[in-house]
Amino acid sequence: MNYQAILESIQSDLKDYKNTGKVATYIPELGKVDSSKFGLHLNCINGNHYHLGASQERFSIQSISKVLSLAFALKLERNKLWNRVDVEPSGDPFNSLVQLEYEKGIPRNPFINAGALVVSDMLMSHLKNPKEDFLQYVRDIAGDQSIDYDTSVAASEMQHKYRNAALAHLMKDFKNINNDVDALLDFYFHQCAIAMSCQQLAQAFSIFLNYSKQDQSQQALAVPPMIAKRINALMLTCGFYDESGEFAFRVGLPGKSGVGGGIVALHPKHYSIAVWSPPLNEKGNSELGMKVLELFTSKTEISVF
Ligand SMILES: NC(=O)CC[C@H](N)C(=O)O
Repeated sequence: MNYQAILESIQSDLKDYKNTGKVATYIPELGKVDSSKFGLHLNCINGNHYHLGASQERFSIQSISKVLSLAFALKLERNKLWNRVDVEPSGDPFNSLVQLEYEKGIPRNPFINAGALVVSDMLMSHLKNPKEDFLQYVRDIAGDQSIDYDTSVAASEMQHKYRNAALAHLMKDFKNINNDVDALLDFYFHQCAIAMSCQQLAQAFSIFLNYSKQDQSQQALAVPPMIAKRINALMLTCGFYDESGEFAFRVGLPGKSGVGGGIVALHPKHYSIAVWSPPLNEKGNSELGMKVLELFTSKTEISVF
């Protein structure tokens, strides 16, 4: 497959694309990003890499971090994790409070904010230095020790923490949060504020490719097949909040978005792909990012379906 030619044809198809999305401003620091930025990196299991645009420029990964915190927490908590977080699509926005009250503080899935807060709470209970240890995990799976938190984004989110604080306090009342709420929010906002490029994200997500021929250093970090199956299933059904059905319908790959405008998707045993374009649609997913991935699976005629 001539991936580079396909990527270039997508770029030329979208040259005059009228983006109706808007850059997230509810975290003021994110609003400073240049809305015209675009990057893409495709990482194939045969070792080939392809890229477009600003594929090496770092941006705020935001909710994409929820997949990495889940993978890390599953290593420590194993199946007990599922007693405190469910595995159903929510059909609601990522920061919604409504289901939590009548479902007694058990979040629908680990990829909405409530679920990620519970996963973060578990990590805090296991780790001596949660922020340092989580960052180290991300650096290791991305194979890049220069990855870091953007502390101005984390501080900006802490200043506007009210909705996430409400989620955490409500779950604390239901006894599904064990640690101090402010310390938990600080940890969660830092995870969201990790800055990574498309290249680093595509590499990090190769741990979910469920691929047995990795070299030894990768094998130690790769997620075991049964866990990769579950995490990929959750990405497919819950990775795009109340637009997960639409993403599966148009793109047909497991994936995860973030309000920084990034999307990572993967085809188990084949490739991982990361794309970045900051303007978001009304569901909080990168408008152009979804379009690019839709064209990619349409032109290659390969998806998990
Ligand atoms: N969808 C997202 O990327 C949301 C993450 C963001 N940090 C929040 O909690 O609101």
